[in-house]
Amino acid sequence: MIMSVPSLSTRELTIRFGGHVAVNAVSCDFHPGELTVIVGPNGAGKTTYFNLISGQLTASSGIVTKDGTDITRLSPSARAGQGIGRAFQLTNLFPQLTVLENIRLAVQARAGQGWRMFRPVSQFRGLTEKAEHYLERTRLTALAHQTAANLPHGDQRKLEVALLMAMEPDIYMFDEPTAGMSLDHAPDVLDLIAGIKSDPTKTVLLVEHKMDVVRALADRIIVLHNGELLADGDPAEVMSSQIVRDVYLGNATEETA
Ligand SMILES: Nc1ncnc2c1ncn2[C@@H]1O[C@H](COP(=O)(O)OP(=O)(O)OP(=O)(O)O)[C@@H](O)[C@H]1O
Repeated sequence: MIMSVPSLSTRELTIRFGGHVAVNAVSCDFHPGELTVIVGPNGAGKTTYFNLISGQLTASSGIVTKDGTDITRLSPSARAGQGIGRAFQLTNLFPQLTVLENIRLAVQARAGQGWRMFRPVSQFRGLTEKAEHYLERTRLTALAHQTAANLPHGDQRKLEVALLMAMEPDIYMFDEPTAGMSLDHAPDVLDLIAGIKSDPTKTVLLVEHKMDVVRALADRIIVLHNGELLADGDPAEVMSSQIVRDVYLGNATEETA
């Protein structure tokens, strides 16, 4: 099989907080058309690894590349401009604006027009049409004119996915996308992510604890433990491997002691 060029790579990616190495020399390639789930026990370094990729944290050493270009030292917004899109719980929303207005602003930002509210009517129409497209794709049309702050939590999470889609990133990053969500809302968000993953040009990274979500979506699983890459591969093989079982049962350190 010919592997495509990685859309995203980390090489020996490391960050230290004082004496603590939270992510330790993690090298990994991610490819378009592939959804990788990052799992590991609490404190394993999953969120820190995400922060190093999206730019909220800067590596102590090692590099991050996007389509072969070194982005290790870029700011989060510069990385977003390079096509790295990360869903943040609520922080991307303008709570006092409607669902449609929120999506239109994301479309506008993507169109390179900045976060400006007032545009000539002709441009405005095109942007609105695009925004309506993402409303439909995320099945939020009925809520278009509701204020974001008044939406139930599950619909706010769908809106975050809509905002991310409107930015048209190449790399989608989700950190526990169904956390805190009721059982009737979770499938909607998982369907949206499955829809994104079916696009062969998109690379999806997901941090997830829930095994049913992992099983439903993962093409590949990587396991972090104590900041290190412990396993990487086919979901069924990785999850049935002894080393991963040991980590999840919490005996890995006892066994090596
Ligand atoms: N800004 C920081 N300063 C100091 N230590 C930090 C910082 N951020 C993370 N850490 C430490 O790095 C380690 C990895 O944390 P991280 O949040 O990445 O783990 P995680 O795998 O996402 O865990 P969880 O599943 O609980 O969210 C932890 O020991 C954490 O305390």
